[in-house]
Parts: sequence; structure tokens; C-alpha cells
Amino acid sequence: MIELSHVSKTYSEGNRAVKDVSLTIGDGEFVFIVGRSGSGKSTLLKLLLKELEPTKGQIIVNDMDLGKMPRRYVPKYRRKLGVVFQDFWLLKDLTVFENVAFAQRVIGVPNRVIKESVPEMLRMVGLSAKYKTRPDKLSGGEQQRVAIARALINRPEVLLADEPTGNLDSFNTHEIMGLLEEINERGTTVIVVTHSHEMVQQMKKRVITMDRGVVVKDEGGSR
Ligand SMILES: Nc1ncnc2c1ncn2[C@@H]1O[C@H](COP(=O)(O)OP(=O)(O)OP(=O)(O)O)[C@@H](O)[C@H]1O
Repeated sequence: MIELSHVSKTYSEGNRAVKDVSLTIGDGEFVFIVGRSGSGKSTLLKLLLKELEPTKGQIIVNDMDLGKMPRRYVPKYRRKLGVVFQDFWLLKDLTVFENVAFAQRVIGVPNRVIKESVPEMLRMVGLSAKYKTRPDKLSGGEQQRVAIARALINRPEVLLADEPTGNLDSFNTHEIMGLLEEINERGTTVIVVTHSHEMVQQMKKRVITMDRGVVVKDEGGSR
């Protein structure tokens, strides 16, 4: 469960990016966060990742109070979350297999486990045939699927995605959204920041709308 109570974030320049936001996102929910450019969506994701500290308010993720979390625990906390961004951050000199395996190697997962878990994850995202390929030989949609596989390989309870389909055409957008839905059906909480009205309308999920740092609408979903 993710709980924000009275969270505000003011940047040092005095920019109030998030203003008194209170929200609860339950385990296994699928939530879109929408709103105009500059409305505070990315700031909200960064607060959840503990990349930024709130100026006011409290954030609790799966019973952990982020404000009380010791600094040395933060990398471990972040590894509990799956993160997907628009510009993928794939390692260009590594194959598809190694890009996904990397997320496990850094936390010391043994090779014999990686040899099973990575092919399974690549099957799930439909990329088994491309396991030896390097990212620059893949289409945008395929690269995005590698990024999703990498985000999910350590079985995070929460997946945070910032414009995951921003660079994709509508066919690939559908594919990626179908994949996120499948991941959600397997129990992962999915939070997607997007500008795509088409996607939001089709998916019929909970939609949180932000405007100038405030939640102005929160509707849909099964709550
Ligand atoms: N590092 C920063 N320092 C100062 N102000 C910032 C910083 N990052 C964002 N802002 C400001 O905070 C506000 C919210 O920005 P944020 O990136 O959260 O919006 P957003 O809704 O994600 O926008 P977009 O859809 O364009 O990505 C904006 O006014 C922005 O200019």
C-alpha cells in the first residue's frame, strides 16, 4: 500500500511542484497519473522513489515511512520498485539477455538462477528470439519491452512507469499497455504517468489528474 498524506514539494527556486497531496494506492491497483506538462507528475514519482524529499507531509510505501528511512537503506528500497522511463536507459554494449540479467547480477543473484529467470522474463515480454541482440538493433517497442523485463526481473511489488509509451506508435503503445495489464493481473501494483488520452480512455483504470501540483480528479478503478 502506498499512502501520501499532505505531501508538498517546493523546489529550492520556490517552485511549488506538489501541493498538499493525499492519496492511497492499494496493493495490486493499476493507476494512471495524468495532467498537463508541469503539473507535478514526475515530481510525485521522484518522491515515491525517494529521489526527492517532500518539503512537508508523509509518504509510506509498504509500511515503510520514507521520511524515516536511513540513507544507507535507500538503494535497497529502490530495488524493491520496478522503474520504467521513456528513454529506457538500456546498456548499449550488452545483449538483451545481459541487460535484463544485469539487474539481478548487481544484487548478487547466482548465475544458475539468472539462467532460468531471464529466459522466463523474456518469454513473458515476447522477446525470446532476440535474446542475443543489442538494443540498437531493436525497435522502440522492443527496447521498451527489454526495459520492462529488466524492471520486473526482481519481482517488484510496485512498478513505476513515467511515459512508458512516449516514443512509441499506437501499435506498440497497445502492446506495452497490454503487457503492463498482464503484469498487474499477476499482482504487481502499476503506476503509469502519461499524456496519452487514448491509452487512458481505453484501459478503464483509476485515473488521478493533477493540475498545478494538486490532485483535481481521482476517478475510476475498482475502489
Ligand atoms: N529540479 C527542479 N528544480 C526546480 N523546479 C523544478 C524541478 N523539476 C521540476 N520543477 C518544476 O516543478 C513543476 C512540476 O514539474 P514536474 O516535472 O513534476 O511536472 P510533470 O507534470 O511531470 O511535467 P511533464 O508532463 O512536462 O513531464 C514544474 O513547474 C517544473 O518547472
